[in-house]
Amino acid sequence: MGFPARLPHLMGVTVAIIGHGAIAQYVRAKLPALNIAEIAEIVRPGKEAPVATPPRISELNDLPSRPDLVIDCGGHQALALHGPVALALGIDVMTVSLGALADRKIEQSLRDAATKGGARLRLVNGAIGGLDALRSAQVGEISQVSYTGRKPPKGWRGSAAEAAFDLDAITAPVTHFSGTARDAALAYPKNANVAAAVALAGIGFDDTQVRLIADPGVTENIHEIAVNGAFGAFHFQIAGKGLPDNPRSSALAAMSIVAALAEMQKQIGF
Ligand SMILES: NC(=O)C1=CN([C@@H]2O[C@H](COP(=O)(O)OP(=O)(O)OC[C@H]3O[C@@H](n4cnc5c(N)ncnc54)[C@H](OP(=O)(O)O)[C@@H]3O)[C@@H](O)[C@H]2O)C=CC1
Ligand SMILES: O=C([O-])CC(=O)C(=O)O
Repeated sequence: MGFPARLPHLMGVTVAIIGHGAIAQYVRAKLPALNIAEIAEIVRPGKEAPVATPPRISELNDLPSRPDLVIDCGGHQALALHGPVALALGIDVMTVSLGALADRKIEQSLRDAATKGGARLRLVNGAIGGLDALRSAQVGEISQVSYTGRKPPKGWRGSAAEAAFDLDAITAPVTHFSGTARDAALAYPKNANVAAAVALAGIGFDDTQVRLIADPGVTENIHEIAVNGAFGAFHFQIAGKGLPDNPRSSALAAMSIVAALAEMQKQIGF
């Protein structure tokens, strides 16, 4: 595919964003302040609008020019579909859909495409913090990493929890998942990306233990990490407010994309 030539650092940074949901809209609203232009919105087939500003397209082949970055705010399926195409074209991809990497086929196809295109998949921290300490701790021996995700019942709508429990009828905390980060990420594509972030920063998808809880006693999305190892021990907890348009997703997840964009802009070459 050939793109019209551009002079990126004279013209400002350009991105294409996958999705039009709660996270994508938050990120979009912050682009002007960062002097970043969105050259296309990537939507599902059937929702294209080629003359909109920016144009809405469903295939990267229809990009009007080459963006500096594709930002995935669309979820696992969107990353699996568009991520390898962008990377193979040499375009970096920033994603919040970390749980998609629990699927070995998706992970491999992203790796292969990144190698082919010489591009990079950039994982944002998402709705959690403390990952810097976990990455450092991982250099020594780690004996245990556990992650607990606790949300009000409405935060689990549209997830596997809804199929197993009547979320409206819960009067006490219900643990609806207990197992590995890999199984959590695969079973809860919209709710266990934090489990994946913890796994990737620490001891991996198969050794990180996860509990997911619907709790009528909380109003925020509470994420806890507990780690023990050669370094000592740490416990991290965050109570994140949900985005107004989607209580499942914490505002911090969207903020982490904006923070990563600001960080990239500080670096030479973006
Ligand atoms: N790392 C983290 O901490 C977190 C990660 N996430 C991840 O971010 C994702 C987005 O969250 P959020 O914005 O709140 O979700 P929303 O449901 O509000 O929005 C999702 C958007 O993605 C679009 N979309 C889905 N699939 C595709 C596709 N194949 N091609 C193009 N667009 C697509 C949807 O379009 P349509 O309306 O047409 O379906 C919708 O606009 C979540 O699914 C989750 O995987 C979320 C929270 C935290
Ligand atoms: O936004 C959150 O609180 C966490 C979330 O949905 C996820 O881990 O996928």
